[in-house]
Amino acid sequence: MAESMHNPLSTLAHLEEATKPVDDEDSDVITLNILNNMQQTPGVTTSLHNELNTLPTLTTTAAARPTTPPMSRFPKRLFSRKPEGLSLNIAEKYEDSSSSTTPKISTLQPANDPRTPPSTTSTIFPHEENRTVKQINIGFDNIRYSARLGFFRRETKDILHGITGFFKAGELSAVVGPSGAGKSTCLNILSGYTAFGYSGDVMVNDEVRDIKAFKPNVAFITQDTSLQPYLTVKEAMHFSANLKIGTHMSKSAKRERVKKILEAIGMYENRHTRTGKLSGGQKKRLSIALELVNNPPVLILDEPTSGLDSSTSNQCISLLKKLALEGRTVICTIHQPSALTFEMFDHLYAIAGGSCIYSGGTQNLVPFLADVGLQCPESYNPADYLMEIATDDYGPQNDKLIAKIENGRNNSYRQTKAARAKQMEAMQKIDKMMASGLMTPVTAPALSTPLPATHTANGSLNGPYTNGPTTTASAHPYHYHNSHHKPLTPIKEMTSRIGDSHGILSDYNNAKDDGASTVENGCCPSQKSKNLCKSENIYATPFYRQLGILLLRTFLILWRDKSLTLMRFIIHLVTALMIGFLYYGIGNEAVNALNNFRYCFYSIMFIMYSAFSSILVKFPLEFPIVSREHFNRWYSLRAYYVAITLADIPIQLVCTTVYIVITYILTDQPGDVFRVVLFCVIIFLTALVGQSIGLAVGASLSIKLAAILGPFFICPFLTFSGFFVQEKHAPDFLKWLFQTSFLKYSFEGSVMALFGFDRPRLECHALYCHYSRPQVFLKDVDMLEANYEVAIIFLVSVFLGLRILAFYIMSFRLRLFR
Ligand SMILES: Nc1ncnc2c1ncn2[C@@H]1O[C@H](COP(=O)(O)OP(=O)(O)OP(=O)(O)O)[C@@H](O)[C@H]1O
Repeated sequence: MAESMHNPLSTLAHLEEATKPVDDEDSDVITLNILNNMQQTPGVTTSLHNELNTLPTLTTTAAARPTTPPMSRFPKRLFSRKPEGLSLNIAEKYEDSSSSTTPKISTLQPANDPRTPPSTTSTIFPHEENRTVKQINIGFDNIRYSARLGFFRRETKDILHGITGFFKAGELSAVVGPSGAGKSTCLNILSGYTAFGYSGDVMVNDEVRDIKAFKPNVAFITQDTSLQPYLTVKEAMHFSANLKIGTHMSKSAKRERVKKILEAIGMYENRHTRTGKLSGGQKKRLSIALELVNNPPVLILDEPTSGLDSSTSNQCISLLKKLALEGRTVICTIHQPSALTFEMFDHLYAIAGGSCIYSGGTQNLVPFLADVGLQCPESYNPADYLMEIATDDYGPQNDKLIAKIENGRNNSYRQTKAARAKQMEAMQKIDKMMASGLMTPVTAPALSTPLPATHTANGSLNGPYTNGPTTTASAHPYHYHNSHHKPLTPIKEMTSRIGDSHGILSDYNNAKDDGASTVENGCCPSQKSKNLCKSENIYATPFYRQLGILLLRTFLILWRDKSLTLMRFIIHLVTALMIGFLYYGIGNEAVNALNNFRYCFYSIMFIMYSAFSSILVKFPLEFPIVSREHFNRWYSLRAYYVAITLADIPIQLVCTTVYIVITYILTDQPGDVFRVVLFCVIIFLTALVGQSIGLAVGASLSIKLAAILGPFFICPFLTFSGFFVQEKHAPDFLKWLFQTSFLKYSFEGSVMALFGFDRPRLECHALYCHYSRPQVFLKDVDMLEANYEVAIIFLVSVFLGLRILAFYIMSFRLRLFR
């Protein structure tokens, strides 16, 4: 044993030897005992966590016994032989796959084990006695999806080939398959992220999905975990809570909820860390936490474990499992689940080449494969074996699997109640790793959605948690008992009284704190409906509040990331000084009229370009974040759009003012107030138009294309600005283009402000000054007929037109190209 203390693997061997199972069915129990023993052996656990992924429980014996009914493989003794330190009480009700009532899940209560710290996940729901969660089952029937191979090409690529499936509430479902199989496409359609271009039906609780009613209930966490890098974890959570919950909850309740969630996902210690500095796993957990603040009943995640090591993946899947145990529908794609994470999934949906090759419980996979003559080798992770089959490593087998599972229609391999026990063990293993410090402990945060009394469908003033029967709806695994929580009304009772039309009907212990939440998850509890209810207002906060919060967030980010703003200011200051000294004192000199003309042109060009380029990549850079937040109903695109343009205006205003004041004084332009005002107005308007073009171009292009091609969008306007070639000298067929150039109007407006409006004679210090009279100069530069008012009207129109255009381009891009 002394030797084994220094060699973890020999310790494991020693322990395995000492506890050798009578038959392989005992291996589950033995594993738990080994784990318990490991904890008493300091220094061993850290080296062994990788071993957990290949524990004997996770291997298969189907090859030896292909005809064994799936669930009979589970050791009966598992339920009677308790691992040391844990008491196991399996109380399950999980046979009926079509049932939409709250499932009762295994109850696993921690014994008084001093080695188990209270923060570990042996207790998932520390804040509530019990919960009842809105049940949203998602089905899909004969889904086909084809993508066009290019904008101008007619060819299409068939990605999904009429797949069918069903994901139940309370289950953690995995969509697996080789790369390019169509997993993300499938989830995009199920979440509503892809709204067009597919055929077939998506069902929600047995009714064809109404996307508007469904959306408020789903949180879609994309592969891309882009976060605002300059916000701290806590700030990001609070912005999310303020936008997603709004005023339906008091500030203190929101603070408490954020704290609970951060504690639950093991991020409370990192609450003051900027999100840009988080590790990959922490970012994943935070991106899940951000969507949990309003307690969505459906969580769809695209590859939550990609880029994570096995330990962090286990932790992440454990969190998802616990969220599912609360009654949520949790669906995620996963590339190559480790044996341990594989065990935690209730339902496996495998796709290969756009067709379903398996749909059922993880424990039934091996028997399923055996049924089609594919014997999973012992010591093999069944998930790996399935992937190898899917990629034709054993020859073309997929057609056989598709036929057997009827492209997802065959439900006979779904998880049965006994399989749940197996999962509890997998959970225990993860929990033990957390308890031993191998992973940051995570739990499912206990959330709340109070249902106000006024929302009962029968008009009763009594709320569902004040007068309903107090029967416990479900016995829950891992939960702490907390005596001061109100007992819950069972979901059936709830649904009969309120028409099953609520958001999550869970965790009423914060009802007082939370206030009267009516639209959390976008639901309208007063509406009678068999399915999800429709809500007119899909956002939790009104427009002006969204705008306020987004502005605050933008200014906070600008304040933290001062470099860009500072650089803009410095560039304007330095350029102003340079131009000011270059054209020093020319403003009132007749001999320098042409140089003054050039000063006008340079000024509008510089200000327009600076406004254009400073906002050009704003939207492309934020696109992944905006796409996710907008889809998950944090805010409307209108609010975001107004916020980013409003946030930039003060900076542009200050920079433009710095430029104008310095150059105007140094170049000795006329001091008449009205000329100063006219000059400033035209320059500011030019800046706003430049900003609008930047927004429109940025909304249309990717970051790379915007950065490279963006400036070229200005070129036509520049060519026909009247500076290089005057309109009167241009070929007739090109003359009309001058009328479309906003730069021509800006230029004319600025020249008019300095030379127009009957400006008196300019000073002449030479023998002869051709441009002593400003009118002569205006005639020579083809601007005698120019009209300042027309220039203003044109610029305002272009500004408004481009703003509307940019908004619609953004909206179009968010819908079609996400
Ligand atoms: N808009 C599109 N245009 C053309 N092909 C597309 C489009 N969207 C998806 N595809 C193709 O469809 C196939 C499935 O893509 P999808 O992203 O769903 O695969 P996946 O299973 O999620 O892959 P991965 O695991 O690598 O993310 C891929 O071959 C992909 O190239």
